[in-house]
Amino acid sequence: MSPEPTPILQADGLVKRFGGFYALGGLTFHVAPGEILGLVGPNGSGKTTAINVISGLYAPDGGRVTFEGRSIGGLASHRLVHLGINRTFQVPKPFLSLTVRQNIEVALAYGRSASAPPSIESLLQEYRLAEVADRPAQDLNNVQQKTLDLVRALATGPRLLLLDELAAGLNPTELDWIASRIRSLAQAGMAIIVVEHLMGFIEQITDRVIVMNAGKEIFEGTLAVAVKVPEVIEVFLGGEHAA
Ligand SMILES: Nc1ncnc2c1ncn2[C@@H]1O[C@H](COP(=O)(O)OP(=O)(O)OP(=O)(O)O)[C@@H](O)[C@H]1O
Repeated sequence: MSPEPTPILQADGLVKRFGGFYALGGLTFHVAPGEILGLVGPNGSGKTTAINVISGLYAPDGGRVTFEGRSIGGLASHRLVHLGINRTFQVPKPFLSLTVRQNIEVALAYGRSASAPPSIESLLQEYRLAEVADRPAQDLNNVQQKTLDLVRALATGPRLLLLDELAAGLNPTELDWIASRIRSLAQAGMAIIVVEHLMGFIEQITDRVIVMNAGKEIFEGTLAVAVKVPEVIEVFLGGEHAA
């Protein structure tokens, strides 16, 4: 058996409070280069908060995050982008009046990551945005807006990519296509964390999942095993959702 790869990101005991409420109550997980890790769990379990803390949108109130061996907890988003971490948002946030090409140019200029960023033309072609390259972002449909959000993140040359509900609202053909793109990024060595509610999509692309409940991990392993664990079944189907 080959040894476990060294994690690129390690989160230990992450805490995030909003007033007296613990959105993250001591979350621990890691992800390695080339790995696709799924963060799953019921609504409000802290998945997006975890992404927000790792991407620098929120400073953690406790715990430790290291990226490539360096402590990064509390660093601002732009510094993390320059170190090699970038993300997409549940609701894409392009510059609506700028064209698709200009949006990517801004991201390229903002990036300055140590990794060599891809060219605009290759991104436009590979992510099916060439036809709308000179249209303002506000003209794009849902899948194009989501794709542009992904491309803007990729233009900064991340080695760790955080995807927050990228698949929401995509049809089955679009899902297959975006899944193949995400897999090829991982095959090229990128570490990817995916927050998603669509279990079929999670099953299709992830190597491993962390199941979260109330700000903590309750399971780590493959989704195929997770769905047989009573505590996991209980948090997805129990409580207020029980028949
Ligand atoms: N800025 C904030 N201020 C106050 N509470 C917040 C804030 N952000 C998140 N929360 C709360 O923290 C908890 C976790 O929210 P989070 O968005 O991380 O959950 P989630 O697992 O991503 O949920 P969903 O699947 O619905 O997106 C929720 O109870 C939410 O209301």
